Amino acid sequence: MLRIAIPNKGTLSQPASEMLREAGYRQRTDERDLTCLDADNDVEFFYLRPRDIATYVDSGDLDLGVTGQDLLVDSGSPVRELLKLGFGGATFRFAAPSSATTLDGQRIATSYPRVVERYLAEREIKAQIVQLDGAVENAVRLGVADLIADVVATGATLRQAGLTPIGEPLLVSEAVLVGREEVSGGQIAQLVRRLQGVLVARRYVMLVYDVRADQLDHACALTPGIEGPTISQLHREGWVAVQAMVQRVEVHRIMDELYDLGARAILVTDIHACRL
Ligand SMILES: Nc1ncnc2c1ncn2[C@@H]1O[C@H](COP(=O)(O)OP(=O)(O)OP(=O)(O)O)[C@@H](O)[C@H]1O
Ligand SMILES: O=P(O)(O)OC[C@H]1O[C@H](OP(=O)(O)OP(=O)(O)O)[C@H](O)[C@@H]1O
Ligand SMILES: [Mg+2]
Repeated sequence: MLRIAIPNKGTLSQPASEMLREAGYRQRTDERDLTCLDADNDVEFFYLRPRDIATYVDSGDLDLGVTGQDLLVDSGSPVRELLKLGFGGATFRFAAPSSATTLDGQRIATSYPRVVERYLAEREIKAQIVQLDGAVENAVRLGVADLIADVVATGATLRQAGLTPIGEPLLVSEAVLVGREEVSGGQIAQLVRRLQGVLVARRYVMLVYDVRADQLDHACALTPGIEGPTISQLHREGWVAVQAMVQRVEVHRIMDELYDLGARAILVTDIHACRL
């Protein structure tokens, strides 16, 4: 049986469970449950703090886990990133009351000490790390640090604390599936394929439309699909129906261009699952 770690709470928890549900796995129905057995898929899920997940996977007690790239770096664990999951996106940045602040000789408050240490060591910057558990934005105001290094999503927390980001992000992070070894068949590969199917189903829609056969080449150039568009005969002389997957973010532009080309009955439908 495959044993998989999922964040029990926090930003990554709900989207991780949602994605696994979409991929056909059973997930807990009560947020207080610590495990969930999916007997049909021969998988057991364990709900853990995302910061601890790499440790469980590295020790071999669990086979796979969902965590954040920044948390993975901070854990110092050698487990591998198997798949980027497309949610939980954030940057990790320094911030201070003034953007002119330099790092040298400063006290930096953070709950990600290894990420910061690595950054400073790579640049031979000497600074003092003040390790805190959370709400690090308060550390400057309260005088225990000169600047902070923390997760920034919308930037609202920084603004509220009167802090300005300094320099480029140390990291750009999103949720990832982690495991110990290269995926090469079997149950883990099947799970990865299912999650990839969810990512594609979220990113793409199915577009179908009718177009005059003499415009077909132009239309196919707009909707090349993955392997190639499906063309079927309409019960009307000189017309064909076309079906192709297109990226969700592009679909309205493509529909407008198809309409201008003379295509009609242009329909978009969601894809619920797929294997490419
Ligand atoms: N707005 C956000 N705030 C915090 N973490 C975020 C945010 N957006 C994405 N993340 C990612 O979520 C992970 C942190 O999750 P974690 O559960 O430890 O913290 P949290 O969501 O802040 O929950 P908690 O309430 O326990 O602090 C990191 O990988 C981080 O990059
Ligand atoms: O850029 P934003 O959209 O404002 O989000 C980022 C903030 O959210 C998180 O804090 P959280 O509320 O989880 O508190 P914590 O510091 O105790 O983890 C994170 O640590 C930042 O403080
Ligand atoms: Mg937090």
